Amino acid sequence: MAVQISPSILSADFARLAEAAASVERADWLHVDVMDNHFVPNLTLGLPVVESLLKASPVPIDCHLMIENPDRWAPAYAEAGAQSVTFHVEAAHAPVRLARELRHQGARAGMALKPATPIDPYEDLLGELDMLLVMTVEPGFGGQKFLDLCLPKIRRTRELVAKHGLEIWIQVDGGVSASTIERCAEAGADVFVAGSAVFAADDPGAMVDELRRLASVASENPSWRSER
Ligand SMILES: O=C(CO)[C@@H](O)[C@H](O)COP(=O)(O)O
Repeated sequence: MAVQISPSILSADFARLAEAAASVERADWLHVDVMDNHFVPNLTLGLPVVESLLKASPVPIDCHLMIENPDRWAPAYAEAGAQSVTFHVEAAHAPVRLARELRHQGARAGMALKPATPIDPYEDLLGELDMLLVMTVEPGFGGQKFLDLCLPKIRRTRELVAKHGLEIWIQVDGGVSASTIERCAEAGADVFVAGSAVFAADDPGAMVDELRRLASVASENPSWRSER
C-alpha cells in the first residue's frame, strides 16, 4: 500500500485557494470539500470553484461531496475533470449506478461513510468502488477532534477489501494530524486527508512530507488481519 496525502482546502484561506494548492504541490491530491448546507450544516463551494481549481492545482483533485442527492450532482464534477469524486452513501439513492457513472466519466469513484455508518452492509458494493472514505469526525467542519471509535471500522474495511482481493484505497478524513495518522495507517488506511494540520502549519509542504513519513512507517505494522 503506497501512502497518499490529500490536504483539505477547507482549512485554507478561501481568498487564496490557488496559492494554497501550490503550497502543497508535493501532496498526491488536493481534497476539495463540497458542502450544501443540507447534508451537513455548512456551505462551502461548488462546481465553478472546482473548475477553477482544476486549472490552478498542481496535483489532481479529490472531491468530497457532502451534499444531498449526489446522484443528480456528482457526475458533473467527474465530467468537469475531477480525478476522484466521493459521494456519501447516506445521501445516495442508487450508489451502484452512481459509482458506475463516475467511472464512466473517467473519475475514480469514492464512497464515504459517516462515523455511525457501518461498512458491512455495503460489502457487495466494494467491487464498484475505487475508494472508501471512512470519516473520522462528523462531516461539516474542519478542526474537530479525531474519533478513535472509527478505528475498528477502518480495520474492518481493510479486512473486507483484502477478503475480496480488491485494490480499493481506504481514505480517512477528520482530525488527521501528526499525532493521529499512525493509528489510521496501522488500521489499514492508505489515503490521508488533513486540513488544519497542513494549512495551519508554518510550512504546509513540510507537514505533507512529515505526515507521509509517519504513515509510511506505521503502515508496516498493520493492526488488521487478512481473512483470505
Ligand atoms: O470533510 C471534512 C469535514 O467535514 C474534512 O475534510 C475536514 O475539513 C478535515 O479537516 P481537519 O479535521 O483535518 O482539520
